[in-house]
Amino acid sequence: MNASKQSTVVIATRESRLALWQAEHVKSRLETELALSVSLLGMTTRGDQILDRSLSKVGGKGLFVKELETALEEGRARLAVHSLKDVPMELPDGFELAAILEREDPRDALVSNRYATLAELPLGALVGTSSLRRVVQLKALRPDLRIEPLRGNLDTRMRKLDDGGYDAIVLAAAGLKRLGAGERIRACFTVDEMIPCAGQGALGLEVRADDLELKRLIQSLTHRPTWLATLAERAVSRALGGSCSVPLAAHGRWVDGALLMTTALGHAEQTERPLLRTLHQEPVQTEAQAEALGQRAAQALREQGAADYLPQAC
Ligand SMILES: NCc1[nH]cc(CCC(=O)O)c1CC(=O)O
Repeated sequence: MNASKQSTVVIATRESRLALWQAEHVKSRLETELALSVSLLGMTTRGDQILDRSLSKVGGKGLFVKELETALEEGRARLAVHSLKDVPMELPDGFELAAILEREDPRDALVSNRYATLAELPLGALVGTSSLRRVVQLKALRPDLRIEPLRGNLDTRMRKLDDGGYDAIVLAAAGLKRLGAGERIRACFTVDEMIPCAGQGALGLEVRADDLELKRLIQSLTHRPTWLATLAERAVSRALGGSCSVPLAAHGRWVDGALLMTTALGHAEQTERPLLRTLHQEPVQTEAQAEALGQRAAQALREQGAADYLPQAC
């Protein structure tokens, strides 16, 4: 046994029920598959504190990871567990995603106390979601819907639905299932009706880039098909300067050994503008091929006029 197996590996985690479930899940895999000793360090991030404004307006995905990275930097923890979709496309210098676990259900789910499907929602029904990606795709499916912001962790969002504030809300199926709330799902959108965001349903394990020992230990947890698919998805977002203020969907799935990539890009302000869509299918075996596939999708979006859809800075 080497030194790191004898010392305890500390996982820094947010304290929402979902984050704690994910951290516990990784803890038990590290214990059973790698015989590591693991403990959790719970922390509150800026993203957890700011609940009254849309994330796209207050700084985006980085809000949920910065405090965890500080804990890694200061040596208070060695590992941070993230929903991959909340991880910014570019990590700050000195940090790396050292493992990507097998993706669970990547779909978005409709949750409602009154209606079983999107089609059942009456004309002009009120749907809650703060995700621009979900807003633009909902509008494409049902232009009549009224869509209102809905923030907070999954429990908070379901409580706001139960309090009668909405006819239905849209949440990630993976999150609901992890919380043991899978029975609240009335219907899942297919990944073609509502294309998921890059990384949805997958977990990413972040470490300090110089922690070679832990990187080597945990790399065996990576599920290669998920790793390649999410690499391609994140490449689309990166190529377009992706952030929370861009309603971009990018999803890769494996079909007969080839990676089938679909994307959709909506306009952040003018939601009546048509969605731009791409579909590419290619045999992918290497990281470089996965990234190239993502870049090809981004290029195809640009050729359809993506520049007019993106915020001015991009
Ligand atoms: N943005 C918040 C968030 N981050 C990860 C999940 C769910 C789990 C996942 O998609 O991996 C959710 C909830 C949601 O989007 O409804």
